[in-house]
Amino acid sequence: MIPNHSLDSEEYAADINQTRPDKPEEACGVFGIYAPEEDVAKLTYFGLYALQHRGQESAGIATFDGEKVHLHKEMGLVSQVFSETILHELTGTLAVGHTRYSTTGSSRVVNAQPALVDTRLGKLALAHNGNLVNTTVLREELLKRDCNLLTTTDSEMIAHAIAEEVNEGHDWLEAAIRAFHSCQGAFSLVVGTPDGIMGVRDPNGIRPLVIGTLPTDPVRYVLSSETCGLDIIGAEYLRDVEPGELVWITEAGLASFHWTKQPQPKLCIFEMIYFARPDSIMSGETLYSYRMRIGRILAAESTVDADIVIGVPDSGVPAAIGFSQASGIPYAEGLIKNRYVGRTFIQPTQKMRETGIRMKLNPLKDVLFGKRVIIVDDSIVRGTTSRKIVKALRDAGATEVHMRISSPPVTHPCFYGIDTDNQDQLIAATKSVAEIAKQIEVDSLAYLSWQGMLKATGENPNNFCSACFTGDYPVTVPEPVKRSKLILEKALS
Ligand SMILES: O=P(O)(O)OC[C@H]1O[C@H](OP(=O)(O)OP(=O)(O)O)[C@H](O)[C@@H]1O
Ligand SMILES: NC(=O)CC[C@H](N)C(=O)O
Ligand code: SF4
Ligand SMILES: [Mg+2]
Repeated sequence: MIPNHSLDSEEYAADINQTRPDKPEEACGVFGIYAPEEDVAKLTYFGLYALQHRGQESAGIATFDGEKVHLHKEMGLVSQVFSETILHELTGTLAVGHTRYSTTGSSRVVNAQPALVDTRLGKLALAHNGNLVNTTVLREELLKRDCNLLTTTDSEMIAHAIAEEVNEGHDWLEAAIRAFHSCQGAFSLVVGTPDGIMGVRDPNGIRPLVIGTLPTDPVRYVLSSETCGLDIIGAEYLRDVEPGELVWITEAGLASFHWTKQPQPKLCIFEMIYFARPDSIMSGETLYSYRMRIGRILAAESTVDADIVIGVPDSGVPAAIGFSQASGIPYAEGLIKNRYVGRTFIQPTQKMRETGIRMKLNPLKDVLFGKRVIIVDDSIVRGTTSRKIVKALRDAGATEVHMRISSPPVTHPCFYGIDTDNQDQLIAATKSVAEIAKQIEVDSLAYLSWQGMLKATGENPNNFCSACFTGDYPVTVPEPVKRSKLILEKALS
């Protein structure tokens, strides 16, 4: 049940510290559409379906019909949360949708999004992908202004920060821009209001957000975390929302505002390597192409004599194909994936993750028996997946197992919307490559170089955040927040 008063500091601390999963997690998915002539709820439902990989804890859609806001949000997958009947009741001219993977605030329905807040100009519905690093200060400021914070998410704080400014007399745009100046960290937002929809990225554009157009007359606009959310509804990719940009989509069309003087692109490189779907476009190409290219670079850096190259489905496959092309070693399918098991990352306990892997990947004995195998995956985070897979390959008769990883060792946690583990859970934070190789029982192990990963983007390497590989955080993380996850550095200091 949603409480009707702000939590006191003890209740807040209890919720915020509860059940933080000890695993790397996705970023959320956000979606928005302004199209009075269309069934906006249904289009949003399909958009969220395509963005399901970004968050599997809860899903929600809010629609605005001029007078009222209709909201439905629940725990579960998009397909579980919505039915035809529910979608039918979500009427309106515009819609905002969200799939959640919690990073601030527990995984409970009160914290599901969109967050809905009242203002003097009507309600606003906010969907957030990312994570703020200054929530302690922001929360104190909002409580001082007598704000009724009903949940424990950073996202609700952004919604209230906008509402406070609206209530002080500003219009939607002024209010939002004033509020964004008080937010630090990662925020790609879709904000629904009775007048139109906003699409916003933080000054570093850490999380993605794209604009699409529907083939309608007049042209109608769509916002989505990734281009795969546009493809599914037949919208065409127009461009990215730029770092530090706010787009305002109304009956009049799309207007753009650059709300910060210091935009500095820092797109999360992990989106490119793993999180986003391979059919989504980032940095001007599908991620499938980028991932094939890093596979080729990986082969140039660290190939080894072998009979076949296999990828760990699904996310390791494009890099494995690239590796095979560059090394000339034939590509084969050595692991078959059960498509009905979700991302192993997101299982809350180590035991479940381990069972999850067995349920999810089964080795093909006929392909592997008697073979020297190179196995390519996109990342090793805790090492859970790799250790199990290597064992399964050996059980299936592989004579040698060489692992190649299409990203550098993950040594630092993320504070910007992807819950990689606390530092002490990251295998590469405490172990050398040789030690990891021993632990996961491979004949050899090599990672892609940091330079190779960035060079493959074809862009200025400074335009990416790669802090989980370097510890070089582009947005300053306040000390207490840093200490909460950088456990090893704390122990050392
Ligand atoms: O080292 P670990 O902590 O075990 O985690 C790393 C693995 O987790 C991810 O895959 P996952 O199975 O979650 O999802 P995917 O099917 O999208 O690759 C990632 O692609 C690695 O394979
Ligand atoms: N993964 C995300 O983008 C999470 C958004 C927001 N910080 C939440 O916890 O709900
Ligand atoms: S720290 Fe890593 S996961 Fe987090 S935003 Fe930066 S590159 Fe992405
Ligand atoms: Mg994987």
